[in-house]
Amino acid sequence: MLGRGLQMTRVICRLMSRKLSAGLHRNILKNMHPSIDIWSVRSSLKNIRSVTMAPWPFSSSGPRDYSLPNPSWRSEMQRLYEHYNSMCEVETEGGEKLKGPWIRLASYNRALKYAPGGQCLSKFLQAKARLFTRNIEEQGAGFEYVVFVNKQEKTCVCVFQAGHLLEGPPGLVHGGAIATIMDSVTGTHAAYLSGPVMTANLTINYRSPIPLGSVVLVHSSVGEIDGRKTLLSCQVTSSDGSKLHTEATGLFISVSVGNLLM
Ligand SMILES: CCCCCCCCCC(=O)SCCNC(=O)CCNC(=O)[C@H](O)C(C)(C)COP(=O)(O)OP(=O)(O)OC[C@H]1O[C@@H](n2cnc3c(N)ncnc32)[C@H](O)[C@@H]1OP(=O)(O)O
Repeated sequence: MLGRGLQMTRVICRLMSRKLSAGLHRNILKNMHPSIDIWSVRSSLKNIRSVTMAPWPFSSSGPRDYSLPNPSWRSEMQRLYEHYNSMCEVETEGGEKLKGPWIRLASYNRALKYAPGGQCLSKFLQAKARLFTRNIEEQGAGFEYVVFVNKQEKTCVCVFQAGHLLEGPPGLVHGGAIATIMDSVTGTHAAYLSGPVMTANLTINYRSPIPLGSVVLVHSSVGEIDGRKTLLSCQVTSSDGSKLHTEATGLFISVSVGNLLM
């Protein structure tokens, strides 16, 4: 039993040292495999620094991608998706890559699945834990969103449709849900730029309410990257950009994978 646990530990360390995933924590491992010594996994990963991870290896193949269109999407959401998708990097039939400035980031319901090795691992390491923004199965009820990154400008935009389960004041989106999507978009952007990160600070100003069910844009751009610190600014605007709903700054600190297992 001890031998199997040790072997498993080594496999996990090997997989994770190649392709790592933010949000993996010890409960995922503990729930499924009591034979795994999580502390030895953690100490093995402690010294793996995030600098080896940039840009984040967002995989384009694998499990269900929640950022693809579904029937709950309003026409405005679909239109904006197609607008940004049309400017994304594409591969021709001949295998030639035509470079567009944008790429669409896949989105899964477990952070573990972001790493190619993690997709296989997630089948093995079953757990009830789910990514907060992707844990409502009913399409359109919660967070419907898709994130695009502009590789040239190092900016990021998210098309976000707020479902009926995100209500705060009557008919309006809950401030916590707005904070969640801003944290997720800037966190994803920071991870794309800097590898595994944790949010250290998120400062939000709510300027005008967001109607429930509406489609808005969440923009993220780089303020400064200084060592382990990635400072981003973020604005939520109406889909035509004319109205500012919310603005924020987020500070993200690069962490070793061992820290994510705390
Ligand atoms: C790909 C998957 C997609 C999913 C995206 C979802 C994104 C969601 C992201 C999250 O929500 S993460 C969860 C919420 N965040 C936390 O729970 C973080 C809790 N805090 C911590 O774990 C630690 O405080 C932290 C890792 C952020 C920093 O601790 P460390 O011990 O690694 O760093 P340290 O305290 O030594 O600080 C490093 C530098 O950052 C600075 N710093 C740290 N925290 C700060 C802060 N809050 N404000 C300003 N500066 C800060 C600090 O001053 C220092 O600057 P200098 O290097 O210049 O001295």
